[in-house]
Amino acid sequence: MNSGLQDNSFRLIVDLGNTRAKLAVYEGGRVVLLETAENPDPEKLKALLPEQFIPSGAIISSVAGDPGPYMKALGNFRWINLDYDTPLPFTNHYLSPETLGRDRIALVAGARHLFPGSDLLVIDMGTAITFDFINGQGEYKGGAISPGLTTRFRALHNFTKRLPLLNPVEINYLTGRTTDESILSGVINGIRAETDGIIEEYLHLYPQLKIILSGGDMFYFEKKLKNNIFATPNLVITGLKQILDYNLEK
Ligand SMILES: Nc1ncnc2c1ncn2[C@@H]1O[C@H](COP(=O)(O)OP(=O)(O)O)[C@@H](O)[C@H]1O
Ligand SMILES: CC(C)(COP(=O)(O)O)[C@@H](O)C(=O)NCCC(=O)O
Repeated sequence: MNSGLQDNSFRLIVDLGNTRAKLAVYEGGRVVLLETAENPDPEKLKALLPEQFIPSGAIISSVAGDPGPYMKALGNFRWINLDYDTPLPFTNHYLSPETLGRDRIALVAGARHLFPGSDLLVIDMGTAITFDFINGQGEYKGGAISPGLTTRFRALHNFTKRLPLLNPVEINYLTGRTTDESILSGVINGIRAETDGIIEEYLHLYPQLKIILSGGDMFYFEKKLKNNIFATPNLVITGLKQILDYNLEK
């Protein structure tokens, strides 16, 4: 990558999630750099960018801390700090738009870019699991928020006296024969059954629905769900790029 000069084709995308930050550089329509870091401070995030890099546009979305210090550390670029009043390539019917997660806004923009004109259910498996529905007319309606995989393991450990803290692993059993297996079955099969169940209910209402799965924990579930899904791990990044382009081209 040309790192020393301003080049109009480079755009910077930053997603601050509750567990991980993701930083991407696009050259035209292509991702040329993608980095992730667990809860980085602004300087650690800046270290992931090439020296003297100046993109022609940049966007940041945070559902964690204040994005201000991150924008300042990364550089004095032409920033969009994604907020509830940022112009979007879809209409937002959420009844509390001010509190809607910025990552959910991006997920919906990304999904609509991939499948324009379709009814869409977006499932993001991160710290929380979010379900987001947008219809084929581009009207975002809302969805659901549920505890994520790691959050469930932590909750069982933190709110009981005897349950150990487990890490996720792939399992292929229903009946746990030990404490560890019982926790793994409850959490992993529980998320699978919950996700299948929610998908079935949406499919009943919207038979042409397309289902898109994303997020750091999608790999545990992408091959286990009953229905056909489109899996893409970094849909927030895709959506932020769409929102950035939409605003720069206006
Ligand atoms: N290198 C990693 N560091 C931390 N979590 C990871 C990593 N790889 C996968 N994960 C999983 O991804 C989840 C976080 O997913 P992500 O979509 O990044 O969430 P968020 O957007 O909430 O930060 C974690 O709960 C963890 O299970
Ligand atoms: C639901 C979330 C915590 C998901 O965050 P994530 O798991 O991606 O880090 C985030 O989108 C959020 O803080 N939402 C605010 C509430 C809402 O969307 O209505």
